Amino acid sequence: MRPESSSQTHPDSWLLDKDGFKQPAIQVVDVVRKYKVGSEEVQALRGINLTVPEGQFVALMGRSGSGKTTLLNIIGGLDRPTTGEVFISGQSLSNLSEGELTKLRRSQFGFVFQSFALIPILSAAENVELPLRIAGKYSLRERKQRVMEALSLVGLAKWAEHRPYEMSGGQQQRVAIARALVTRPKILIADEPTGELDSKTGQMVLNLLRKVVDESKVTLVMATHDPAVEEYADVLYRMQDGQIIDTLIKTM
Ligand SMILES: Nc1ncnc2c1ncn2[C@@H]1O[C@H](COP(=O)(O)OP(=O)(O)OP(=O)(O)O)[C@@H](O)[C@H]1O
Repeated sequence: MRPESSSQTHPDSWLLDKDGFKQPAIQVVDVVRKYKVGSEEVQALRGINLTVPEGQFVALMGRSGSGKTTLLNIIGGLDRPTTGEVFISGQSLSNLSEGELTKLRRSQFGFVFQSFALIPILSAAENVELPLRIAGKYSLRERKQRVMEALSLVGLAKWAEHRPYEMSGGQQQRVAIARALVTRPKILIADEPTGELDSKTGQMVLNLLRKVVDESKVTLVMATHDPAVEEYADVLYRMQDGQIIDTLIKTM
């Protein structure tokens, strides 16, 4: 299945909004990813198809090794499929050069990882500011404004000058979420964002991500082992051995 033009009818009626068909934020078509390990071949993804409308919270669940991270990396343009295609807002990633892919990644994606990946010698505000500095197109005033906006969104405006080691795990992950959102991406990719948090703090982070999706209309794709996500996600895909074996759609 390919993304259709807006004049065509989409077969999946749950993808329609009140104005009719909308280009999905993400479309994954027949994606296969094989890795060569010595003389052996590992098939990490065996023909994945999924469509994610804008502004949805999608969770990929499944055992370790089921292919969640591989799929996230391919959706986020960090890796390329062996065969198959990924479309972001209707644009195929396979036609893009490495440079174009990097540009698209920086402008349209935000990434959140299990390990927070904050720079310890930088304050919360400086960590959040980093993607704006890398983009190189924002004035100092705009950077400061966006950083405070992102930190306020995650409830940490008062912690702007603190270093990561002065913060709890949950607070550090919230800083990482602010950093991922500061460029106002269309798509947020989160790989096990609650994996290093206790269950109560994990739920706070899930709650925050739900709020972010509802308020900023970002599309969120998250890989997780955390069963608590069922309460927060719109769509759950269960993965096993590189395939989607079950889809649960919770909202229309
Ligand atoms: N770079 C790589 N080289 C070789 N094999 C890989 C590579 N990356 C992933 N794999 C293999 O692909 C399969 C899927 O791995 P992947 O990391 O996507 O699973 P996962 O569901 O995210 O697991 P986890 O929950 O442990 O992160 C596994 O068998 C893994 O060993």
